[in-house]
Amino acid sequence: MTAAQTIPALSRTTANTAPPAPVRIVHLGLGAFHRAHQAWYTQRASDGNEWGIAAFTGRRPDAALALAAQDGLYTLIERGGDGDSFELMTSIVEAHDGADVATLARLVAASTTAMVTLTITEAAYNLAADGTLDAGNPAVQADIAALRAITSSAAVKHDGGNAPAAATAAGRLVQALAARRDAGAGPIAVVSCDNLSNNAIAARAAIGGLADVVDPALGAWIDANVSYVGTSIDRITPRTTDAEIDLVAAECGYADSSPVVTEPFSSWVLSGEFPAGRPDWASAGAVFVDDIEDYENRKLWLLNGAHSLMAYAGQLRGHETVAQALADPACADWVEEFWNEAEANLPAAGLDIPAYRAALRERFSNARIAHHLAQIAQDGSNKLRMRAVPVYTEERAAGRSGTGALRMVAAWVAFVLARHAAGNAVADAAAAADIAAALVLPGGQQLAALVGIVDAGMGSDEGTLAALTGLLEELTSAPAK
Ligand SMILES: NC(=O)c1ccc[n+]([C@@H]2O[C@H](COP(=O)([O-])OP(=O)(O)OC[C@H]3O[C@@H](n4cnc5c(N)ncnc54)[C@H](O)[C@@H]3O)[C@@H](O)[C@H]2O)c1
Ligand SMILES: O=P(O)(O)OC[C@@H](O)[C@@H](O)[C@H](O)[C@H](O)CO
Repeated sequence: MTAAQTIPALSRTTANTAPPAPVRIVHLGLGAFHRAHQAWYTQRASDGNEWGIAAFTGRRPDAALALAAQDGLYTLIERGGDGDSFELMTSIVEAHDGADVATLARLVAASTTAMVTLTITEAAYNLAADGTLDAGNPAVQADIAALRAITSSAAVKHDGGNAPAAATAAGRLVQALAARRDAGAGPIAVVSCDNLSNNAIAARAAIGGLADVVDPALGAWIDANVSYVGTSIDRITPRTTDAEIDLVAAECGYADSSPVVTEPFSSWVLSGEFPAGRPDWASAGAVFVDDIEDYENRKLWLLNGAHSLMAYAGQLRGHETVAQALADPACADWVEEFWNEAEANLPAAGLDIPAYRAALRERFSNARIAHHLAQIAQDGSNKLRMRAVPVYTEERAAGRSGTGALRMVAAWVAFVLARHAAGNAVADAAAAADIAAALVLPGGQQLAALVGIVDAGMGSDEGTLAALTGLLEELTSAPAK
């Protein structure tokens, strides 16, 4: 019998917590990151006890069922280089299956709900390479049809939730925002906390863009009543393993099915209006700015770009985690090479890039955080478009080679080819079909087709393809350390 079977199950009763805060935040994407970041800032805010979060999963009910069984409570494990600390988290007060669109609509339609936050992954925005809604995506097309039926029929709209519902995150939110409009509950903020460049604009394209296609009047209401808030969000939060469940049982003396492990570092920069109010997140360390672009690029290029580079180059060289990859001098050199290029295209004033780079070296080297390269490698086509392409484009425009950024693309191509050669598919929700189509082309055409998925311009530029061919040879011939 394990310790977890002999100790009390976590709940608001066994933990003897204060009464849950009223729901004023609705969250989509009940994953590890939301629980380590936005829920943590909300709990720490000076008025956090007034702001409860109702969180919805995206694709499966499992995480919601597990969390609901313990009244939304879970343990946040802060894992530093020297040890762990444990905090009982109480700010999530309801956990729901994302498919329960009737409950989502009821909560979003409540005038007491001030915002919807999102951590649904980059691919879930269903955007085309030009940043607009990918209306050709079958899931988007199915939602357009479902939403047209729902929004045009009062009988369907008010049937108590038995009607067919939208299935994508944006579709569900459009359905819920229609309910808010009908309830006269007024303006609301939508806060994207996903790693996308210009995530406020991306959220507008996904949600407003879908509503415009479904019903222009609803699109106009959403445009006038939804404030899209942009964010730069940062806290390295890998997937939880059974080891953390056992650790919490041993250290905290209760059985928690849903702990989250994260690093001590945390940062949240936000820009935009909250027409129905927000917690005092500044009191918990969040920063509000007028212009977020430079902060976003610093984080997306330096942190996430280095992560993607290590995810592909590191796995090709036999590494499993970020800390292992960074300990490999070849990978570390490639990261520095990319960082030099990224830094050259960020403003020198105000961002303190040398200190940011030094902090990243330390954070990445925290071997007690097992951040798996395979997790970071998912959905690469989308991520490289935001992490490698802008730096490469700026470097070329400045008359330089952009080799560091190009190496990231080369490593992705080499990784895709290596997976294919071994008979394994590549996890890439947005581009699975395009990657499969590229891989059946004759050898001479594969490179251009694969690179074209990331960026059409790069995939049709002879100079870029020639440089990539050289980098591919280097990557696949460099001895692993
Ligand atoms: N983990 C981190 O360190 C970190 C840090 C900063 C930002 N983020 C952002 O948060 C996102 C989520 O990270 P996480 O660690 O919580 O991942 P996770 O896998 O723990 O959770 C992802 C959540 O998104 C939902 N989801 C996945 N695909 C979806 C889809 N197609 N439609 C709707 N919902 C979908 C899942 O159901 C789950 O609720 C990342 O993709 C990234 O954009 C993560
Ligand atoms: O979460 P993704 O998939 O966008 O990217 C993987 C990691 O780079 C990312 O999760 C970082 O750990 C995070 O952005 C740190 O704040």
